[in-house]
Amino acid sequence: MSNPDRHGRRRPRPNDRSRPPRGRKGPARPPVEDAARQAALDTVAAVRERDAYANLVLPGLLRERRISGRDAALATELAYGTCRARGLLDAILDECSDRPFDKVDGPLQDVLRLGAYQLLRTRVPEHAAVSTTVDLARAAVGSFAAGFVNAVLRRVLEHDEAGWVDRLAPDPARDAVGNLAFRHAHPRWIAQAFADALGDTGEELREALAADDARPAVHLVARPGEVSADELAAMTGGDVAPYSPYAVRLDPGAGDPADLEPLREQLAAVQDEGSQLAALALTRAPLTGSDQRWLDLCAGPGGKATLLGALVGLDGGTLDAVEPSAHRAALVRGVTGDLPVTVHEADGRAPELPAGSYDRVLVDAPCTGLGALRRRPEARWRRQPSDLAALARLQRELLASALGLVRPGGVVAYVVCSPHLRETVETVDDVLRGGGVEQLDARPAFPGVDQLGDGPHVQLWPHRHGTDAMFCALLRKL
Ligand SMILES: C[S@@+](CC[C@H](N)C(=O)[O-])C[C@H]1O[C@@H](n2cnc3c(N)ncnc32)[C@H](O)[C@@H]1O
Repeated sequence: MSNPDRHGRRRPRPNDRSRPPRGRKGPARPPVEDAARQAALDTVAAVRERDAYANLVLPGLLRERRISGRDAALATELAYGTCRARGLLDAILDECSDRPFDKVDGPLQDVLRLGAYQLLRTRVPEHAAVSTTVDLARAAVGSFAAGFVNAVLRRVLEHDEAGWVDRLAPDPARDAVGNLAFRHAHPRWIAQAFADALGDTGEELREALAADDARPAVHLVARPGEVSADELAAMTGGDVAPYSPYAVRLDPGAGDPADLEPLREQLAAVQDEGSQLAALALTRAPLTGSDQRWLDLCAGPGGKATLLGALVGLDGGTLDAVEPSAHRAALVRGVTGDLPVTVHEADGRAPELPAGSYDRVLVDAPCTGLGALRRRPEARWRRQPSDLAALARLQRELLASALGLVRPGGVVAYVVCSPHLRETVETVDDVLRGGGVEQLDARPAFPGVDQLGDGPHVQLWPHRHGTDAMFCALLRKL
């Protein structure tokens, strides 16, 4: 057996049984101590086999197997990186395999992706990446796979990532978007959606895709009335974030935020700064008359409901929170228990709440999540353009319902975590065509945030703002 050090180098032990004994030919025993790579492989396999979410599977495996420190960091880098880069890795592996890569057995695909990722996108030494991957193949699939894996990875080594991209990416002169999509490991349709929203197929699109491919900082939200952002930063070792008065940013490599004391005590929670800004925009829209009854029409799991509930509570108001999924409604109850929040397990399109009675309504609608791909490693390869039609219909119905529930003069914030025009500008324009509503300039509701474009909506971006790509439009009922 052997232990990889933090660079993946194998340190021989006196009784190294991952290799055949001297003078004996035949398969070596699989190593059992490469805990980091095994956890990464198990995560990648769970994503492929049962549509699991990598960022839910891996932390559980690390806890269960007591993997911490550098091993945990290596497992995280390999698991999330392999999931993110899957399409790029598959195209390269297809070139390097003597059979089409999509015809290779799933478990072997997982091992090869993990090996190719290490060779192309990490500093793990080549020999360590190859030998540990061959060992994993033996253990996961059987000794017969070792030769195949070794041969494929040797071919991967013929070029570095840039070399493979130059060979395999679409010609930029003919397909600039396709070229950048390939280069930054995004499906083409997603790169096209970014290009359409940015109005750019050149440098800014490149920046947007590169930022989307990088590991994001974790953002925390300090619960208003409980702790300030300065205090939270001091308690967690993070930095006060630039835009939201409640946000703190942690280093991407900081450990599991769930272990932090202020989170355990519900003084703070994990929430992207862009999500905070979108919720705050609703509270900052100018309003005349009463301002005591707020509604969150798509509340689960409760991140924005907590922020809104805490804020409305400071002024003696209340928040109703609607969520149709029983599990998610329970999560909202769990995080808003001590706030003036009433949770309704109901469909936001017909929640049986009094029409025309709310001062401010948030519609944080279900969406493709294309704005938070960097936080969900596998999501870009799982989402399909065919997902859009049903989501776009639901978004329009929820926004129409919100406009029925808000009082005349009241404000609705329509928010999605996506820059796709079909679920952003086109949804809002459709609803505006129905009449009885005016769109407000949302930009003043994002004070201090630069590069907000021509309005009236706001589209945040990772490469501009360091936030998820949240969209926010503010509508006033006439
Ligand atoms: C983007 S998430 C909301 C996130 C939440 N606002 C937060 O900050 O934690 C969308 C939510 O809408 C819920 N949803 C789906 N269909 C819905 C419907 N018909 N009415 C209301 N909510 C719905 C989903 O279950 C999901 O919890």
